[in-house]
This record gives sequence, structure tokens and C-alpha cells, in this order.
Amino acid sequence: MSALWWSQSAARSHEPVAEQARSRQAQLTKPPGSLGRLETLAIELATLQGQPNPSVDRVWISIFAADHGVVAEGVSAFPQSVTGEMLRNFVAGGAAINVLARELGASFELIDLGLAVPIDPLPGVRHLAIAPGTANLRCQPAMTEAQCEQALLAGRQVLLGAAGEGAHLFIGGEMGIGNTTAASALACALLDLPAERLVGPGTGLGAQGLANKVRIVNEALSLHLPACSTPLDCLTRLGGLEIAALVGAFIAASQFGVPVLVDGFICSVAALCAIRMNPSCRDWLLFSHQGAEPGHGPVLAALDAEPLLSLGMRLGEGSGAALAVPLLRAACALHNQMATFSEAAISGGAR
Ligand SMILES: Cc1cc2ncn([C@H]3O[C@H](COP(=O)(O)O)[C@@H](O)[C@H]3O)c2cc1C
Ligand SMILES: O=C(O)c1cccnc1
Repeated sequence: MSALWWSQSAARSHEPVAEQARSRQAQLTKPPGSLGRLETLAIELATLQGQPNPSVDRVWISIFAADHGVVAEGVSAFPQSVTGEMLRNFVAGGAAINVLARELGASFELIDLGLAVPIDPLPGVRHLAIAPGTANLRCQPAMTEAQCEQALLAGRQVLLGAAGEGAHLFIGGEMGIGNTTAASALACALLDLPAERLVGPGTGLGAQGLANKVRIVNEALSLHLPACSTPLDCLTRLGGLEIAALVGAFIAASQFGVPVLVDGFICSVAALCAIRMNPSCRDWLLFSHQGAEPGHGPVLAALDAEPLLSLGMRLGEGSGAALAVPLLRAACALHNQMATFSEAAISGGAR
């Protein structure tokens, strides 16, 4: 595996299929454009999948879990132990994303990239622990270069598994107490913005907690920015193991031709980092929702992304992406199953 695998170009989308899909949309029994975004979504999926009849029947959800040393600074409303406790909840099927994955009939897997207190093997969890969580990014790089590269590669491995099983759509989710701090710091570095613009309450900090979180992120930026000359440097110093794995999975998805539905703030920051590391992956990333975390809007705007939903969510776990899957399925069903003007003997149609 070349050390710079993440720089290799994304798979090409299929222009002849795009033309075919556009032409079919124009022939369906509706005024052209009347299904709005559902039309462009179907065309986009057809183009990416190289299929005149696009499909999102086989949805693959991978949850990446890891701990964050920066929780020592009091940046989360919840204790670090919740990361591992939630991993057990995912295994037991009791988390929000379990419910949504069942509703969708999606494949579901869990990846442990490193908890502060390592746990015994759990059934159904891929234990790929790289480190016992990250270091405290306020005072040192969150990861070493080797750890960050390992996490990127772990994400690639996960994506390869999904692609090998014929996934039509990949959703990456995350679990890691403290990861809104890491994601905010990374986004500030990539967008050259101060913490005040992007940092939010995460799991539910009050005003005092928020002010502390802003201060911690600004201190981290002062420490690390002088040493950040590439997006990979930013990810290594300010990211997290699960964030780096998401970056690796997103880039690999584009290289192996699997469309991605990006979840909330943390996943959108991972997507931003993936695109900065490899701009060719942009076309393969669809954005599911805009959440309540105040940094999410500016990150989506920087990506010129138009999220499908806005439900005031701030959960993560891939939950917002899972909620948008029925829209994609409806877009495909309409595209594939509606009658054309000539089939239905209706006057007018595409001229
Ligand atoms: C019970 C529980 C379940 C969750 N599921 C996702 N998160 C979300 O909250 C965390 C990030 O917020 P912060 O940076 O404020 O710690 C992540 O683990 C994220 O996925 C959860 C958080 C909690 C408490
Ligand atoms: O939007 C997210 O991804 C998010 C927001 C707050 C907490 N956890 C995740």
C-alpha cells in the first residue's frame, strides 16, 4: 500500500449514463423539474453508480469509535467512559442508529479505533485499536503521523469490506466523547476561522462550558497552526482516530466507486478534510442534513453542500444520514418506476 494512497484519483463518474438519466427524467409524466431535488438526486446516483436504474437498497453503516485526550479539559457535558458504554449499547442494539439501521434493513458494523480504557473483545465489534485514544490536543499533537496514517488505512479497509459486499451507499458514523472539540479545531484550521465561529455545545455544554471549549480550541490552534502546512498535518494534530478513519473511508469510497451519504457536523468536517486531501473525492459525497451544532452551517457552506434535511439534530452516530436514506430511495423509485409520457399516452412531454 503506497503511503500516499489517499492522493490517488477518485473513480470517474459515468457521463453517458448521466445523459440517459437526464433524458429519462424529462420523459416522465410530470412537468419537467417538478420533483425538484429528487430529480437531480436520482441523476446523481445513476451517474455515480453507472446505472440507468440507480438503487440504494443495500445501505452500509459503519460506526467508528474512539476516545479523545482533550476531554481532560472539561470540553464535554459527558464523561469519557460513555464512548465505551455506548459501544456496548450499539452491540445490544439500543442506540438511535440501531433503530434507524433496522428500519432501513441496513448492514451495520462497529469499529473500535482506540478507547482510553481498552475493552475486552465484544461480539460484532472490529477491534482495530491504534492507541488508547488521542493525546490532549491542547498541549500536544492528537496523533503521531504513524497513528493518523493507520487510522486512515483502517477507514479504507472498512470501506473495502463494504464495497466487496456490494454496498450501494456508505454511511460513516462516529462515537467519541469530546469529538466535537476535535472536529471544531480541525475545521477552524482548515477554514482559517477562530474557535468563536465554529465551536458549539456538542452534547449540551452550558455557557461556561462553551466559553472554556472556545478557549481550549483557540489554545490548540495557537500551538499547532504554525506546524500545519498540509490538511494531513491538521488532521494529525487536531483530529481524532475515528475522524481520520472517516476521512480514509470517504476517500476510499470515492476511489472504489461507492457513493457516501455524509452525516452531521463531525462527519462533515471529516468530509472537508477528505476533500482538502483529495479534491477528486468531492463528487462522491452527498450531504444528508444540517444539524444544530453552530459550526455545521459554515462547514457545509465551505463545501458548497446543500443538505437534504434540517431537523435540528445533534446526535451523530450516522443518524442524520440514515434518516435521509428514504428520500434517496424515493428518488430512485420515482426515477425507475414512473411511466413516461408516451407509455401513459399523455400529451406534451419533453420537446
Ligand atoms: C449517550 C450519548 C450518545 C451519543 N451518541 C452520539 N453522541 C455524540 O456526542 C459526542 C460528541 O459530543 P461532545 O464533543 O460534546 O462529547 C460523540 O460521541 C457523538 O457521536 C453521543 C453522546 C452521548 C452522551
Ligand atoms: O452533528 C454532529 O455530528 C454532532 C453534534 C453534537 C454531538 N455529536 C455529534
